[in-house]
Amino acid sequence: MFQLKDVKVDPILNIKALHFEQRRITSIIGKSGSGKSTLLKLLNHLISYDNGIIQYNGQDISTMDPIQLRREVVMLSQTPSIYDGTVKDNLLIGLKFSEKDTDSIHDQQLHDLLEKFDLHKKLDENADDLSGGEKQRLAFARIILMDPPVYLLDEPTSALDDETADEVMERFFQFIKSNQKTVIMVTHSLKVAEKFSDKIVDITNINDKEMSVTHG
Ligand SMILES: Nc1ncnc2c1ncn2[C@@H]1O[C@H](COP(=O)(O)OP(=O)(O)OP(=O)(O)O)[C@@H](O)[C@H]1O
Repeated sequence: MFQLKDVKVDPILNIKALHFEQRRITSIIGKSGSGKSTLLKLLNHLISYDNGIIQYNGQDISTMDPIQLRREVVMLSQTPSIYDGTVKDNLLIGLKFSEKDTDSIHDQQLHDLLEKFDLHKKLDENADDLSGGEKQRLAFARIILMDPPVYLLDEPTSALDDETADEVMERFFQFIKSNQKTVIMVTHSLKVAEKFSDKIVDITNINDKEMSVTHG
């Protein structure tokens, strides 16, 4: 899925070789400031690199249209973007960015999705009035609706208490597993990494060293 070779972002990252496999859940762990978010941002070309090559399904990402890449490789950041408008607007906006049809999406489907994330909010409610944790769950619902093949998650439950975080992750990963998606997730929590991922990558071990990450 993703192959990195001799990728440098001076002075943060220097990755000799790294491989993320398709339809697997990989967690990236490591100390604060070690470059985890930088690595995620490289994968959907939100930032550029000084050296090396990153391939997505065999194609050099620097030759791909970044917008097209980001439609397939969807990032959920620590502080999800909430746009002016209603809860419904915020659910549908990801599809609109991807130029996907929203006419066939019924309100009931949106309601069900909100319920899945324990968000008992009306579709016409102002999204900005939601709490930080509710916004994070709204963003999860939004990216599920987008249905891309790959998700990049950067500390996606940082605004949630432990119990809610666990429920949200359970629901999200149920969807991931039954739909055979690829996930690359940055987390501070080794517990979360161990519970949900097929593979854990410690960034300290891949930075400056040669290490090919494969799944057994
Ligand atoms: N746009 C930028 N310009 C300059 N330095 C940056 C930029 N973005 C990140 N950095 C620096 O790069 C280093 C790695 O940052 P990054 O956010 O990738 O780390 P992280 O491992 O995700 O950290 P945390 O766990 O604290 O979120 C940090 O020292 C940070 O200050």
